Amino acid sequence: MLEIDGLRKRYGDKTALDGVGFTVRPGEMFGFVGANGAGKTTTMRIVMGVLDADSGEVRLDGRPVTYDDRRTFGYMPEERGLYQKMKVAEQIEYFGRLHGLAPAAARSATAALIERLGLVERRDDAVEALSLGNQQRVQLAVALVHQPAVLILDEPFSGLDPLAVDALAEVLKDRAAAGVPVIFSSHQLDLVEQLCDSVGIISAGRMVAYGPVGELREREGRGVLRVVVGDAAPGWADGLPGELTREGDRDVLLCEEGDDQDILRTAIGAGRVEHFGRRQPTLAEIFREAVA
Ligand SMILES: Nc1ncnc2c1ncn2[C@@H]1O[C@H](COP(=O)(O)OP(=O)(O)OP(=O)(O)O)[C@@H](O)[C@H]1O
Repeated sequence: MLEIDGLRKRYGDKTALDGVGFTVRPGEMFGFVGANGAGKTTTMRIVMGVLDADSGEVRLDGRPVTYDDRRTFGYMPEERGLYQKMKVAEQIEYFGRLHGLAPAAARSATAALIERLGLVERRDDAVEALSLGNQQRVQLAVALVHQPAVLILDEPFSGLDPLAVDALAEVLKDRAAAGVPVIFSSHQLDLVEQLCDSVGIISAGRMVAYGPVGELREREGRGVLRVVVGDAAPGWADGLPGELTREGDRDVLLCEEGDDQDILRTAIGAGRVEHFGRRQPTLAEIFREAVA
């Protein structure tokens, strides 16, 4: 289990992190989201030991994380770091060896990742000759080649085409299913909602919402009330909050505020109530609310 506890970090008089904490269990996929400059990269750098926190602690399985632990982590930094002149397969293999894989193991892990990430035709190209999206795939392969015990990925999906997004999502799901805690940051909230077991929303260096996606959706917003009424007289909703539209031959009222019972009584008085319920907020709606 990876525990991030009370991290604080200042750059000069700028507070980047103001007590950031969360826990990622084995097999859990954690989505780290926040506006630009909120503190995601700073947090991940501290987890990786690239940067020291002013205070707070990172623990693995209950004890402070060490240099040797971190060697078993897979990290995709925000500032991508590949050797531009080195060939794709050679490079992935090289990083596998750096992380302690034997030559044969590095070779077979490289071949498997090249296949999975759609790089077969590029395996003998120098990195500098690749498109940015393909360089990104190589960067991912480098983070994954040694079968990391923990995965920390800074915006791994940015710049990938939809096929590469699917391929990466499958690889991450596999790693999580093998018991690896996976943390990735992203601005693609639909992807985070779809992939992650839990989410942390950071704003100005503080966690403003954190928990399993389903729980956040239940907890963080009442959602929008949707009322569907058939055979209602025109103007029935004039005194009510919200927006009235037509769907086929029915009226649909969407309200974010107002008293549910008043609205229900008015709708029953107006016509045939076919649906009355709240839609749970999406992660994007929770995010906007949380960072507002
Ligand atoms: N080396 C640095 N020197 C001074 N300030 C820094 C430095 N690195 C980051 N900051 C500041 O710390 C804050 C957090 O930055 P960080 O890069 O962690 O945010 P982020 O959530 O990763 O943003 P983005 O989504 O844009 O990548 C920002 O205000 C940033 O300007």
